[in-house]
Amino acid sequence: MQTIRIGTRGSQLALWQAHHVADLLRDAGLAPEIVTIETKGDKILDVSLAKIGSKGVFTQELEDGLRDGSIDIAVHSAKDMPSQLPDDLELIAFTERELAGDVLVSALPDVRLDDPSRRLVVGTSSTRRRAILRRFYPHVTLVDMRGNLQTRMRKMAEGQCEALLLAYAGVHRMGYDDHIAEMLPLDPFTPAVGQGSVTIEAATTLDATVREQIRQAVNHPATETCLRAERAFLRRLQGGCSIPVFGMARWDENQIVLSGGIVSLEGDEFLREEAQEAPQAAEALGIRVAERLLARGADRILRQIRHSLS
Ligand SMILES: NCc1[nH]cc(CCC(=O)O)c1CC(=O)O
Repeated sequence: MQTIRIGTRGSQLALWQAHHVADLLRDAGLAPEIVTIETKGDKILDVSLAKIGSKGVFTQELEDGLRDGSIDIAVHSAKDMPSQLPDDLELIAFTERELAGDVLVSALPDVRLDDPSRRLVVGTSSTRRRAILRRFYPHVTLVDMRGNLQTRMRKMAEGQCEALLLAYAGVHRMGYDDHIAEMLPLDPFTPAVGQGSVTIEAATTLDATVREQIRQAVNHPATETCLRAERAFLRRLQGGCSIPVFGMARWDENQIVLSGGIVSLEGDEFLREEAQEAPQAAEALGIRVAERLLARGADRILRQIRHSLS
């Protein structure tokens, strides 16, 4: 049997993802082995991600492992992957996407975002979620909340916030469904590119037969098409995961519809564009939506954001 060494971070969500991929590989007759690797992002917990410079903080050590051959593949949340990978690495598969949206999580009863009578204290460290809240829910009080899901849940229980704004996928995978107060609509809460899917990264030198076996076992083609559109969109905008760019593609009959946009950090500017294409043109669709945003001033907003974060 073909042994596949799966590199992963050690957080519980990362391990869930690695075990999910291992199950898919095992079902296809392969022999997965999980190798846990600690990254800089796991070690530095006291600095906000926007300040560390999010590029590669959760991926560098895994990519080193792919290059030196100590692992065959690395498993990541698709949304944590930069839109542009180094030339010697590639994403070879995307798992079937979970519900892609965000949720409001709370231990308190009857918590809702759109209740202006209450200055709800919401914890989140995502610039996208903060900016969307500032624009559409100005009565909400924001507190910065870093750390893995379990840490954030503990901080909430300790009273640092009343609710958390999180990806449904992570909340569900970690078994916190009973804490979901509200499933948030995709408009305005369009997720980050890739949210809800798990991806496999490999070196381009990985044996072609093994690569194909892994792809057959793990890849969900309908999800892959959407993610290729979203990632082309993000690449054209040169947005990293600390930039409040959002984008989500979905199937409508035989077409791919991509809705994407950008919001300034303070929420005073908000742009959204939507377009559709045949699936073969998924990447062109991503580029087209990005270029429409750029034509409406997204480049200026991006420059301001990069300036404020640097
Ligand atoms: N940036 C953190 C991160 N990366 C992936 C997920 C879980 C959801 C997913 O796999 O898309 C989360 C947590 C969150 O955003 O709430």
